[in-house]
Amino acid sequence: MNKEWEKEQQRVEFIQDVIDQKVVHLHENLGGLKGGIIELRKTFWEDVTVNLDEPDDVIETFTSLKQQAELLAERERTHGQSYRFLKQLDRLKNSPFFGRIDFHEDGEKSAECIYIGVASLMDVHDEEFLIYDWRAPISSLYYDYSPGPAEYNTPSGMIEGTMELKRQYIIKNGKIMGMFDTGVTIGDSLLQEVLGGTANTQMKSIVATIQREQNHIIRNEKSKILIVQGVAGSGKTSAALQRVAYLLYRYRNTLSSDNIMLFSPNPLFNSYVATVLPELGEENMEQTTYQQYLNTRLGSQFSVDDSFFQMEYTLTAMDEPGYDAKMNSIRYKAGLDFKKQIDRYVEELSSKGLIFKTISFRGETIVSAQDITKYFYSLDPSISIPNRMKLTSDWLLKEINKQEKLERSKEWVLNEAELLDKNDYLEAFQHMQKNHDEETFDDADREFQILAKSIVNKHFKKIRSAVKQNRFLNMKAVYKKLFTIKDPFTWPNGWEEICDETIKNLNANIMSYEDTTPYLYLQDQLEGRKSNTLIRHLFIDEAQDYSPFQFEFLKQLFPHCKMTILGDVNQAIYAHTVDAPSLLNLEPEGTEKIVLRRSYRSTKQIVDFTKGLISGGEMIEPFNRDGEKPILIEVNDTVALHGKIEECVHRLKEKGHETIAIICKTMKESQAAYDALKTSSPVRLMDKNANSYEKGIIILPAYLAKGIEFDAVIIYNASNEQYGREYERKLFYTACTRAMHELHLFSMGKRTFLMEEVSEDAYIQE
Ligand SMILES: Nc1ncnc2c1ncn2[C@@H]1O[C@H](COP(=O)(O)OP(=O)(O)OP(=O)(O)O)[C@@H](O)[C@H]1O
Repeated sequence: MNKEWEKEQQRVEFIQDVIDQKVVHLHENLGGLKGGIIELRKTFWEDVTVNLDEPDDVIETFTSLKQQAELLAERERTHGQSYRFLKQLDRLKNSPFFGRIDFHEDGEKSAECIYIGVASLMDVHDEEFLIYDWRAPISSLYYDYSPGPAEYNTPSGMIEGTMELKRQYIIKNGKIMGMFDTGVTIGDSLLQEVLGGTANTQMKSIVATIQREQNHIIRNEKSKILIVQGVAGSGKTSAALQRVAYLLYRYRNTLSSDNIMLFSPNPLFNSYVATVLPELGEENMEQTTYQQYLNTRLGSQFSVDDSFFQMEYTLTAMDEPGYDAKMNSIRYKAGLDFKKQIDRYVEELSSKGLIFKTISFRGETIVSAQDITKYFYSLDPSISIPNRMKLTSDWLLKEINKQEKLERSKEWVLNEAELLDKNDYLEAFQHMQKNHDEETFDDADREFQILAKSIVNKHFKKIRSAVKQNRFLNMKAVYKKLFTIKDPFTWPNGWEEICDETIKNLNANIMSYEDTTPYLYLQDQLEGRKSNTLIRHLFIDEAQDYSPFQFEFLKQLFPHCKMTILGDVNQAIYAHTVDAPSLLNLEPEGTEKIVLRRSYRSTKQIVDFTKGLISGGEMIEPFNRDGEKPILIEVNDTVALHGKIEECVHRLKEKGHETIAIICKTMKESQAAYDALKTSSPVRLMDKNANSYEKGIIILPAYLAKGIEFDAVIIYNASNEQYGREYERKLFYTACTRAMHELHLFSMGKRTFLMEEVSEDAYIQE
């Protein structure tokens, strides 16, 4: 061990010692605080003077109560902080820092030695920083510069100087296992080490090796919309998550995890990334998928075909009648032309055409649909539709109240009253006592009145609540009418067929995925929807899969948000993305765009292969990590196919690969592969409901593998029969780019034409 190494090891031990001292001190404090809180809760009322006789006494009582409550809250806050600090120390203990920079600030006598870790640590006197949090302003030097002139931004301005040393460490259980002085990029050696490991079933944080261009994404504070176009495996998701951690640190007094939301591609991905932020000492933000959001909004009124259903259909139903019409429908409904069509329709509805539902009770009309229509259109047309809806709803509630009163004396109420059980009586009795203490329950008339009121009220509650939710508007009929327009704003291919298909589905209460966004958009235009003001940072991962319409819809829902949009145009796999403008190419005002070209996930050999699958692939730079070339095996029948795959899985396991994915094109193919392989190998099948994945061999369709990675990937059937359409290029590319260390392609029959541009040197054909 050389001297420098020894010195650094001593520093680790010194820091561990400081941590130990702090932990002991904190435990003492925490014990005292906890005891204090329990005591204070017990004696809370003893220390409060309660006297409500005179107005002055009431004020005094209130003040005394307030003081006592504040004292308790303060103690609880301090307790919470100490507890968090304790957890932070715990995280630092085994690996206190991962980086060091010696920075000589201009005008200073000597360089300062800055150690960087996952959290800050002060010395025992709380005077000097022993470790700087990776998110502190000075830590940006570590990510942005190599030794030489360097500068960093602080709230009070730019600090300039020279970086004299940049060092990286791998520390495990308090022992330095590796130490590298680095040059231009952050630790090729450290990155090699990190990326060479096995794939994880949970994503890891990358704070020790964040690359310069990723750092720009993480620390971007100015842009209203930040767009990241990054090639497969370039660290988009990683950067997004570290960015969340950075924002929570940078704005810790004003921003919390409740103000941040991430839209991710599927539930499996949600669980894959769920541990990154807690590992960094931050709480997770709200995570959802666009589909989950739509489902919550639509409730159970329709049977909703989700995006995965649509994907299966697009990839498997080519020979079914109506396929082309469906494709036209998917594409048209994803575009801004359709949004314009809806806007035009809404304008028209402002003066005529809204369809309402009759409100009735026990078969009798309370307010007819015609009367609602008449009332609505009698309102001043300069009032917006949502505001007129509100006025109509207020009017309806009054009408309903009138009817409610009339109902109380009807026969059905008497019948129902007779059937009431003891508890209902008791409830009514209590209610009467509370409100009319001079009366008694012997008063039979009064008793009936109260019971009748309560019975009718229970029934009318549902009606009132439905009216408050605007359910008197016949949304389904209004949306359906959109497809009876004979002269649409633009004439998409096959408009008549689109109309027929949509109306047929809606009549059967089926909501196709392509209809969900337009439907909810139209509903929001008519009913008005309060925009979400809680969320201040919205992250959209895998943004290439969102249609322009969906993006506009999201913008409208989160108008005050800053957005970070991350994706890869080459991984756009949904039917609506074909030939459609991508979000990632939009440049609305206030947008900044960052392009990531370097791929970290896969070995150089795998990247050299996958870049040949897409146009423009030559701009992808592989990270220099070596492995074996991808292997292609062509077979003639399923028996040979399964035999070869079994052999391959066996070999991969022997080599120590822990996560092996057999990726199929569709769920249908995945099911067939599973049925064929399950007896000979311990395989697991993952479907769209899977929300976590474990080590082992899994079979899944490519669209569910989005965003995640595996030690080894086996492409189940890369034949031209399976991947024979240009449209499937991006799906195939996405599947292949999930591999970290090994990629094996099997093909039943001739390999896919999508490999035509791949150099023969880039893979081995067996
Ligand atoms: N700076 C880095 N240091 C260490 N590992 C990194 C770094 N950047 C990316 N990686 C690793 O590269 C892999 C790919 O990262 P990530 O999943 O974030 O990429 P992505 O661009 O979202 O990929 P894709 O679009 O293909 O889903 C992950 O294993 C991640 O940990």
